Parts: sequence; structure tokens; C-alpha cells
Amino acid sequence: MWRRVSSLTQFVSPTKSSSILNQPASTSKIWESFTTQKPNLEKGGTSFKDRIPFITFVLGGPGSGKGTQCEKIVETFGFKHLSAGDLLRQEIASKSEYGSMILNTIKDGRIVPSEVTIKLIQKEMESSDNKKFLIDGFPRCEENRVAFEQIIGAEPDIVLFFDCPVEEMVKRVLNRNQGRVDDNMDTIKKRLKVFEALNLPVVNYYAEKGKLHKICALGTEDEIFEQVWPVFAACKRVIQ
Ligand SMILES: Nc1ncnc2c1ncn2[C@@H]1O[C@H](COP(=O)(O)OP(=O)(O)O)[C@@H](O)[C@H]1O
Ligand SMILES: O=c1ccn([C@@H]2O[C@H](COP(=O)(O)OP(=O)(O)O)[C@@H](O)[C@H]2O)c(=O)[nH]1
Ligand SMILES: [Mg+2]
Repeated sequence: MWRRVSSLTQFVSPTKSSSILNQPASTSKIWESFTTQKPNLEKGGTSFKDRIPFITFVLGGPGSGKGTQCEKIVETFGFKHLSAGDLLRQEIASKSEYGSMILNTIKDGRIVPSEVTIKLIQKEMESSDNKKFLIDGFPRCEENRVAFEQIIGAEPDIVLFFDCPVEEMVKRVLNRNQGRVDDNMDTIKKRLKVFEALNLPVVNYYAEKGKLHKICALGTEDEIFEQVWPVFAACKRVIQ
């Protein structure tokens, strides 16, 4: 039986009052742009909701191997991979209205306001022909989770959690070599604090709902995928 995930090791000092854990309030401007564009879920016909999407949330700390395993899941089971972090980085690159806010938030290891991230995920879901989605790196906090349910009107069918020792996550992130603004020791420490304080409660929420599949994220990529494969192979809606 799944046990609750307790706190991380000594790597993360328990400074829960730290300002990085204070979530940015939704600015009225951002909120306005979302409330004027209501989700396209109630329309009849061929909206993605009519196609009953199969949603998997892929959770785990920074460097735990979420993106790497998502690639293998896509190859084997034909999912559409939506990395929340990649969608946010694309927003920065496209110099969109929220680009500089997103960049500063990522540099600081904090969480981008839910409505911004969910809008990007929603757009990808609605424009995809695929109905099987891997949502990688989201939700990162309870507020993200609740907002997704409210805006998208769906819950995940499966939640994968890549459980990785902190020392291994730090090593992998520092060696990732993708030129990311947040792959440095200072930001990693902040991200680990955010992961423990805000993301682990989401993991525990899904454990209690019986939706969580905990994967030991140590070992080779293939060894880890050996634990992932049976989770999807057992789902009729995935393999049909
Ligand atoms: N099982 C593994 N063993 C060693 N390194 C790995 C493993 N899986 C992924 N990596 C490497 O670790 C880094 C972080 O992996 P990534 O998939 O980007 O993690 P995440 O999306 O959880 O941050 C990448 O450089 C990746 O190549
Ligand atoms: O739903 C999300 C996903 C990502 N991020 C931000 O984007 C960064 C990088 O996320 P990503 O998932 O790419 O990092 P990974 O865990 O894969 O290293 C995070 O630290 C957050 O600052 C966010 O705010 N909301
Ligand atoms: Mg990733």
C-alpha cells in the first residue's frame, strides 16, 4: 500500500516561511484575459471533452526524469506530451505578454500563476487530435490542481510520481546541459523547497485518492521504464 511521502532530506532546509513559497496572487489583468475567454467545453460536437481525454499527470522533483520517461511513454503508447515547463519556456521565447513574468518566476524557482499555465495546456489539448495526454510537471501545487479541475473540468485518470533521492536530482539537473536559466545550484535549492512544500501535498492527495503510481526513479532509463510500462499496459483506454 502506498505511504504518504514525507519530507526530503537535509538538502532542503525547512524554511517554510521563505518568500519563494508565497504564491503570486492572480493579477487582475491576467485573470481578466482568462475569464473573457471561457473554456470551450460546453459546446456540442467535437470538443475535446466529447472525446473523453485520458489524462496522466507526471509528477516528480526537478531532475527526477519526468521528461525522459515521457518520451518513452509517447513512443510506446502514443500519448501527446505536454510539458508545462516547455510550454512556459515557449511563451518566454515568443516574447508574449507574460514572457518576462514567466522568466522571472522560473529563475526564482517559483510557480507561475495557474491560469497562465492552464491556458497553455488547454490550448494544446483542444488543438490536438490525440486524446491521450501526458501532462508533465503539472500540477505543482494544490492551487494548480484545483484550478485545472475547475477550468478544464476533468481529473487525471492516472498520476505517475517519479520518486528520486535529492542528491541524484541535484546531480542530474547540474549535468542537464540544456542552457536552462533554472539549472543552477541557487535555483535548484529554491525549487526543491517549493517541491517539498507545495508539490508533495499534491502527490499525497492523489495517493489518498488511489490514483498514484509511485516509480523508483533510480536506475537506468530502461530500468525505470520497466516500472512505468505495466501502469499503462493495464489500461484498456490506453492500449485500445
Ligand atoms: N535514469 C536516469 N539516469 C541518469 N540520468 C538520467 C536518467 N533519466 C534522466 N536522466 C538525465 O537527467 C536529466 C534530467 O532529466 P529530465 O528528464 O529532464 O528530468 P525532469 O523532467 O524530471 O526534470 C537529463 O539530463 C536526463 O538526460
Ligand atoms: O506547471 C508548471 C510547470 C513549471 N513551472 C515553472 O517552470 C519551471 C521548470 O519546470 P519544468 O517542469 O520544466 O522543470 P523540471 O521539473 O522538468 O526540471 C518550474 O521550476 C517552475 O518555475 C510552473 O511554474 N508551473
Ligand atoms: Mg522536465
